[in-house]
Amino acid sequence: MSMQDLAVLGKLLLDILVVWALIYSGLRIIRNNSRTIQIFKGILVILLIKIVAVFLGLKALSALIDTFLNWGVVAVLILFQPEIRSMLEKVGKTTTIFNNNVTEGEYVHMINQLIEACTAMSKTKTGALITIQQSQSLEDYIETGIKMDSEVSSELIKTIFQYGTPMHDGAVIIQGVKIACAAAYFPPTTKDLPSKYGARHRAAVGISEITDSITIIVSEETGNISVAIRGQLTQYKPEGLQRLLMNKLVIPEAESSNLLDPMIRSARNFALNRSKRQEITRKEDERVKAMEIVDLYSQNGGRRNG
Ligand SMILES: Nc1ncnc2c1ncn2[C@@H]1O[C@H](COP(=O)(O)OP(=O)(O)OP(=O)(O)O)[C@@H](O)[C@H]1O
Repeated sequence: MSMQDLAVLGKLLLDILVVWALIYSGLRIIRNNSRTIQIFKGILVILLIKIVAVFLGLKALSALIDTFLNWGVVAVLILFQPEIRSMLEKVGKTTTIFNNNVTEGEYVHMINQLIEACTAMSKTKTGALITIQQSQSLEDYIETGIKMDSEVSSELIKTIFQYGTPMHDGAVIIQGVKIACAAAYFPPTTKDLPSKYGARHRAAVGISEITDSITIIVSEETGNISVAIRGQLTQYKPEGLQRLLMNKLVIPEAESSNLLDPMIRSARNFALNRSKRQEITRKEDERVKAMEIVDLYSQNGGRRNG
Protein backbone atom coordinates (compact mmCIF):
# COMPACT_ATOMS: atom_id res chain seq x y z
CA MET A 1 0.00 0.00 0.00
CA SER A 2 1.45 3.36 -1.08
CA MET A 3 1.74 6.45 1.13
CA GLN A 4 -1.03 8.07 -0.91
CA ASP A 5 -3.40 5.16 -0.19
CA LEU A 6 -2.54 5.39 3.49
CA ALA A 7 -3.29 9.12 3.50
CA VAL A 8 -6.67 8.52 1.82
CA LEU A 9 -7.47 5.76 4.32
CA GLY A 10 -6.44 8.01 7.21
CA LYS A 11 -8.70 10.82 5.98
CA LEU A 12 -11.58 8.40 5.55
CA LEU A 13 -11.18 7.09 9.08
CA LEU A 14 -10.93 10.62 10.48
CA ASP A 15 -14.06 11.58 8.54
CA ILE A 16 -16.01 8.62 9.94
CA LEU A 17 -14.72 9.30 13.45
CA VAL A 18 -15.76 12.98 13.42
CA VAL A 19 -19.22 12.21 11.98
CA TRP A 20 -19.64 9.44 14.58
CA ALA A 21 -18.68 11.82 17.39
CA LEU A 22 -21.13 14.49 16.15
CA ILE A 23 -24.03 12.03 15.80
CA TYR A 24 -23.22 10.55 19.21
CA SER A 25 -23.15 14.01 20.85
CA GLY A 26 -26.43 14.95 19.14
CA LEU A 27 -28.16 11.77 20.31
CA ARG A 28 -26.82 12.29 23.84
CA ILE A 29 -28.28 15.79 23.93
CA ILE A 30 -31.64 14.45 22.75
CA ARG A 31 -31.60 11.52 25.18
CA ASN A 32 -30.39 13.60 28.14
CA ASN A 33 -33.49 15.73 28.31
CA SER A 34 -37.10 14.59 28.51
CA ARG A 35 -38.22 17.75 26.62
CA THR A 36 -35.88 17.16 23.68
CA ILE A 37 -37.00 13.52 23.45
CA GLN A 38 -40.62 14.68 23.05
CA ILE A 39 -39.71 17.28 20.41
CA PHE A 40 -37.53 14.77 18.57
CA LYS A 41 -40.42 12.26 18.55
CA GLY A 42 -42.72 15.00 17.21
CA ILE A 43 -40.33 15.74 14.34
CA LEU A 44 -40.10 12.03 13.51
CA VAL A 45 -43.91 11.76 13.40
CA ILE A 46 -44.11 14.76 11.02
CA LEU A 47 -41.46 13.21 8.76
CA LEU A 48 -43.39 9.96 8.78
CA ILE A 49 -46.62 11.76 7.78
CA LYS A 50 -44.67 13.51 5.00
CA ILE A 51 -43.46 10.15 3.63
CA VAL A 52 -47.00 8.74 3.72
CA ALA A 53 -48.37 11.92 2.04
CA VAL A 54 -45.81 11.64 -0.78
CA PHE A 55 -46.48 7.92 -1.14
CA LEU A 56 -50.28 8.44 -1.38
CA GLY A 57 -49.92 11.56 -3.55
CA LEU A 58 -51.66 13.85 -1.01
CA LYS A 59 -50.34 17.09 -2.50
CA ALA A 60 -51.99 19.62 -0.18
CA LEU A 61 -50.84 17.78 2.95
CA SER A 62 -47.37 17.35 1.49
CA ALA A 63 -47.12 21.07 0.65
CA LEU A 64 -48.31 21.98 4.15
CA ILE A 65 -45.66 19.77 5.74
CA ASP A 66 -43.02 21.22 3.37
CA THR A 67 -43.87 24.73 4.58
CA PHE A 68 -43.73 23.52 8.17
CA LEU A 69 -40.36 21.81 7.60
CA ASN A 70 -38.95 24.91 5.85
CA TRP A 71 -39.74 26.92 8.95
CA GLY A 72 -38.73 23.97 11.07
CA VAL A 73 -35.06 24.99 11.30
CA VAL A 74 -36.04 28.33 12.85
CA ALA A 75 -38.56 26.57 15.11
CA VAL A 76 -35.93 24.04 16.24
CA LEU A 77 -33.44 26.84 16.98
CA ILE A 78 -36.06 28.61 19.12
CA LEU A 79 -37.33 25.45 20.84
CA PHE A 80 -33.85 24.05 21.52
CA GLN A 81 -32.34 27.39 22.49
CA PRO A 82 -31.51 26.34 26.09
CA GLU A 83 -30.04 23.01 24.93
CA ILE A 84 -28.00 24.63 22.14
CA ARG A 85 -26.70 27.23 24.58
CA SER A 86 -25.68 24.63 27.14
CA MET A 87 -24.08 22.50 24.40
CA LEU A 88 -21.99 25.45 23.20
CA GLU A 89 -21.03 26.23 26.77
CA LYS A 90 -19.83 22.65 27.12
CA VAL A 91 -17.84 22.86 23.90
CA GLY A 92 -16.24 26.01 25.36
CA LYS A 93 -15.14 24.02 28.37
CA THR A 94 -13.58 21.29 26.20
CA THR A 95 -12.60 19.21 29.20
CA THR A 96 -16.22 18.39 30.03
CA ILE A 97 -16.73 16.78 26.61
CA PHE A 98 -13.66 14.59 26.84
CA ASN A 99 -13.62 13.99 30.58
CA ASN A 100 -16.12 14.89 33.28
CA ASN A 101 -13.16 16.09 35.36
CA VAL A 102 -13.97 14.03 38.44
CA THR A 103 -11.24 11.74 39.66
CA GLU A 104 -11.71 8.27 41.09
CA GLY A 105 -10.51 9.55 44.48
CA GLU A 106 -13.15 12.30 44.50
CA TYR A 107 -15.90 9.76 43.76
CA VAL A 108 -14.68 7.48 46.53
CA HIS A 109 -14.66 10.43 48.95
CA MET A 110 -18.19 11.41 47.90
CA ILE A 111 -19.46 7.84 48.32
CA ASN A 112 -17.92 7.61 51.79
CA GLN A 113 -19.58 10.89 52.80
CA LEU A 114 -22.93 9.67 51.45
CA ILE A 115 -22.65 6.36 53.29
CA GLU A 116 -21.75 8.16 56.52
CA ALA A 117 -24.76 10.46 56.15
CA CYS A 118 -27.19 7.66 55.21
CA THR A 119 -26.01 5.45 58.08
CA ALA A 120 -26.52 8.29 60.55
CA MET A 121 -29.91 9.29 59.08
CA SER A 122 -31.01 5.65 59.08
CA LYS A 123 -30.20 5.40 62.83
CA THR A 124 -32.03 8.63 63.66
CA LYS A 125 -34.88 7.84 61.23
CA THR A 126 -34.38 11.05 59.33
CA GLY A 127 -36.20 10.91 55.99
CA ALA A 128 -33.98 11.60 52.97
CA LEU A 129 -34.11 11.48 49.18
CA ILE A 130 -30.82 11.75 47.29
CA THR A 131 -30.50 11.36 43.54
CA ILE A 132 -27.19 10.93 41.75
CA GLN A 133 -27.19 12.01 38.13
CA GLN A 134 -25.78 9.51 35.67
CA SER A 135 -25.57 10.02 31.90
CA GLN A 136 -29.04 11.57 31.57
CA SER A 137 -29.27 15.19 32.65
CA LEU A 138 -31.40 16.13 35.67
CA GLU A 139 -31.31 19.88 34.85
CA ASP A 140 -35.12 20.02 34.49
CA TYR A 141 -35.50 18.74 38.06
CA ILE A 142 -32.69 20.86 39.49
CA GLU A 143 -34.73 23.85 38.30
CA THR A 144 -37.55 22.80 40.64
CA GLY A 145 -35.32 22.94 43.73
CA ILE A 146 -33.05 25.35 45.54
CA LYS A 147 -29.80 25.56 43.62
CA MET A 148 -26.54 24.79 45.37
CA ASP A 149 -23.00 24.07 44.26
CA SER A 150 -21.39 22.36 47.23
CA GLU A 151 -19.06 19.47 47.84
CA VAL A 152 -20.94 16.44 49.17
CA SER A 153 -20.26 16.16 52.87
CA SER A 154 -21.94 14.00 55.45
CA GLU A 155 -22.59 17.02 57.69
CA LEU A 156 -24.20 19.02 54.88
CA ILE A 157 -26.49 16.17 53.83
CA LYS A 158 -27.59 15.59 57.41
CA THR A 159 -28.23 19.31 57.89
CA ILE A 160 -30.30 19.54 54.70
CA PHE A 161 -32.57 16.67 55.76
CA GLN A 162 -32.83 17.77 59.39
CA TYR A 163 -36.55 17.75 60.10
CA GLY A 164 -38.06 21.23 60.22
CA THR A 165 -35.36 23.00 58.18
CA PRO A 166 -36.54 24.87 55.06
CA MET A 167 -34.80 22.50 52.62
CA HIS A 168 -35.62 19.12 54.16
CA ASP A 169 -38.65 18.58 51.92
CA GLY A 170 -37.89 17.14 48.50
CA ALA A 171 -34.75 15.70 46.96
CA VAL A 172 -31.05 16.50 46.89
CA ILE A 173 -29.56 16.10 43.41
CA ILE A 174 -25.88 15.27 43.01
CA GLN A 175 -24.05 16.04 39.78
CA GLY A 176 -20.55 14.60 39.65
CA VAL A 177 -19.37 14.98 43.24
CA LYS A 178 -21.34 18.12 44.03
CA ILE A 179 -24.76 18.84 45.43
CA ALA A 180 -26.51 20.71 42.61
CA CYS A 181 -29.71 21.44 44.53
CA ALA A 182 -31.92 20.55 47.46
CA ALA A 183 -35.72 20.45 47.78
CA ALA A 184 -36.22 19.24 44.20
CA TYR A 185 -39.54 17.81 43.13
CA PHE A 186 -39.78 14.57 41.11
CA PRO A 187 -42.81 13.32 39.20
CA PRO A 188 -44.04 10.39 41.34
CA THR A 189 -44.53 6.99 39.77
CA THR A 190 -48.06 6.15 38.69
CA LYS A 191 -47.55 2.48 39.56
CA ASP A 192 -49.20 0.76 42.50
CA LEU A 193 -46.46 0.38 45.08
CA PRO A 194 -46.85 -1.78 48.17
CA SER A 195 -48.73 0.29 50.75
CA LYS A 196 -45.69 0.59 53.05
CA TYR A 197 -44.17 2.96 50.49
CA GLY A 198 -45.39 6.58 50.52
CA ALA A 199 -44.72 9.78 48.60
CA ARG A 200 -40.94 9.81 49.06
CA HIS A 201 -40.53 6.32 47.61
CA ARG A 202 -43.03 7.10 44.84
CA ALA A 203 -40.94 10.12 43.87
CA ALA A 204 -37.75 8.02 43.88
CA VAL A 205 -39.25 5.32 41.69
CA GLY A 206 -40.74 8.03 39.44
CA ILE A 207 -37.39 9.67 38.66
CA SER A 208 -35.76 6.26 38.20
CA GLU A 209 -38.34 5.35 35.55
CA ILE A 210 -37.63 8.35 33.37
CA THR A 211 -33.86 8.75 33.84
CA ASP A 212 -30.85 6.51 34.47
CA SER A 213 -30.18 8.20 37.83
CA ILE A 214 -29.50 6.39 41.11
CA THR A 215 -31.78 7.45 43.98
CA ILE A 216 -31.15 6.70 47.63
CA ILE A 217 -34.09 6.85 50.03
CA VAL A 218 -33.88 6.81 53.81
CA SER A 219 -37.24 6.06 55.32
CA GLU A 220 -38.44 8.37 58.07
CA GLU A 221 -40.75 5.64 59.31
CA THR A 222 -38.42 2.64 59.46
CA GLY A 223 -34.92 4.06 58.92
CA ASN A 224 -34.47 1.58 56.05
CA ILE A 225 -32.21 2.55 53.18
CA SER A 226 -33.45 1.77 49.67
CA VAL A 227 -32.22 2.54 46.20
CA ALA A 228 -34.34 3.16 43.10
CA ILE A 229 -32.73 2.35 39.76
CA ARG A 230 -34.64 1.90 36.50
CA GLY A 231 -37.96 1.56 38.30
CA GLN A 232 -36.70 -1.05 40.73
CA LEU A 233 -36.58 -0.49 44.46
CA THR A 234 -33.98 -2.41 46.44
CA GLN A 235 -33.30 -2.24 50.15
CA TYR A 236 -29.66 -2.12 51.25
CA LYS A 237 -27.57 -2.15 54.36
CA PRO A 238 -24.94 0.62 54.37
CA GLU A 239 -22.17 -1.80 53.30
CA GLY A 240 -24.27 -3.06 50.38
CA LEU A 241 -25.07 0.51 49.36
CA GLN A 242 -21.37 1.37 49.42
CA ARG A 243 -20.55 -1.60 47.16
CA LEU A 244 -23.37 -0.66 44.79
CA LEU A 245 -22.21 2.95 44.51
CA MET A 246 -18.59 1.90 44.02
CA ASN A 247 -19.65 -0.46 41.23
CA LYS A 248 -21.85 2.13 39.54
CA LEU A 249 -19.79 5.29 39.96
CA VAL A 250 -16.15 4.46 40.33
CA ILE A 251 -14.83 3.53 36.93
CA PRO A 252 -11.12 3.40 36.24
CA GLU A 253 -9.96 6.81 35.03
CA ALA A 254 -8.77 5.38 31.72
CA GLU A 255 -12.39 4.40 31.02
CA SER A 256 -13.93 7.74 32.01
CA SER A 257 -16.48 9.25 29.64
CA ASN A 258 -15.33 10.68 26.35
CA LEU A 259 -16.53 10.85 22.76
CA LEU A 260 -14.82 7.59 21.83
CA ASP A 261 -16.54 5.66 24.64
CA PRO A 262 -19.21 3.99 22.50
CA MET A 263 -16.57 2.81 19.99
CA ILE A 264 -14.27 1.51 22.72
CA ARG A 265 -17.20 -0.19 24.47
CA SER A 266 -18.48 -1.83 21.25
CA ALA A 267 -15.01 -3.08 20.39
CA ARG A 268 -14.51 -4.45 23.90
CA ASN A 269 -17.94 -6.11 23.97
CA PHE A 270 -17.25 -7.66 20.61
CA ALA A 271 -13.99 -9.06 21.88
CA LEU A 272 -15.57 -10.56 24.99
CA ASN A 273 -17.45 -13.71 24.16
CA ARG A 274 -20.93 -14.30 25.53
CA SER A 275 -20.04 -16.70 28.32
CA LYS A 276 -17.26 -14.46 29.58
CA ARG A 277 -19.69 -11.52 29.72
CA GLN A 278 -22.20 -13.61 31.68
CA GLU A 279 -19.47 -14.60 34.12
CA ILE A 280 -18.53 -10.94 34.70
CA THR A 281 -22.18 -9.91 35.20
CA ARG A 282 -22.67 -12.76 37.68
CA LYS A 283 -19.62 -11.67 39.69
CA GLU A 284 -20.76 -8.01 39.71
CA ASP A 285 -24.21 -9.10 40.91
CA GLU A 286 -22.66 -11.14 43.70
CA ARG A 287 -20.77 -8.09 44.96
CA VAL A 288 -24.07 -6.39 45.74
CA LYS A 289 -26.00 -8.32 48.31
CA ALA A 290 -29.43 -6.75 48.47
CA MET A 291 -31.67 -7.47 51.42
CA GLU A 292 -34.91 -7.05 49.53
CA ILE A 293 -35.72 -6.37 45.93
CA VAL A 294 -39.08 -4.98 44.94
CA ASP A 295 -39.46 -5.51 41.23
CA LEU A 296 -42.24 -3.06 40.59
CA TYR A 297 -42.59 -4.10 36.98
CA SER A 298 -43.22 -7.76 37.57
CA GLN A 299 -45.86 -6.74 40.10
CA ASN A 300 -47.56 -4.48 37.61
CA GLY A 301 -47.92 -6.23 34.35
CA GLY A 302 -44.25 -6.54 33.40
CA ARG A 303 -43.70 -3.21 31.57
CA ARG A 304 -40.09 -2.10 31.66
CA ASN A 305 -38.59 1.14 30.45
CA GLY A 306 -35.36 0.92 28.42
N1 LIG B 1 -42.70 14.24 44.38
C1 LIG B 1 -41.78 14.42 45.32
N2 LIG B 1 -40.54 14.85 45.01
C2 LIG B 1 -39.60 14.99 45.95
N3 LIG B 1 -39.81 14.73 47.26
C3 LIG B 1 -41.02 14.29 47.64
C4 LIG B 1 -42.06 14.11 46.70
N4 LIG B 1 -43.15 13.65 47.36
C5 LIG B 1 -42.79 13.56 48.64
N5 LIG B 1 -41.52 13.94 48.84
C6 LIG B 1 -40.79 13.96 50.10
O1 LIG B 1 -41.27 12.89 50.89
C7 LIG B 1 -41.79 13.37 52.11
C8 LIG B 1 -43.03 12.61 52.47
O2 LIG B 1 -42.72 11.29 52.54
P1 LIG B 1 -43.80 10.19 52.97
O3 LIG B 1 -43.68 9.97 54.43
O4 LIG B 1 -45.13 10.47 52.40
O5 LIG B 1 -43.17 9.01 52.09
P2 LIG B 1 -42.71 7.57 52.44
O6 LIG B 1 -42.34 6.96 51.13
O7 LIG B 1 -43.74 6.88 53.30
O8 LIG B 1 -41.38 7.79 53.23
P3 LIG B 1 -41.06 7.46 54.76
O9 LIG B 1 -40.82 5.98 54.81
O10 LIG B 1 -39.84 8.27 54.96
O11 LIG B 1 -42.24 7.90 55.61
C9 LIG B 1 -42.11 14.82 51.86
O12 LIG B 1 -42.02 15.55 53.06
C10 LIG B 1 -41.07 15.22 50.87
O13 LIG B 1 -39.90 15.59 51.54
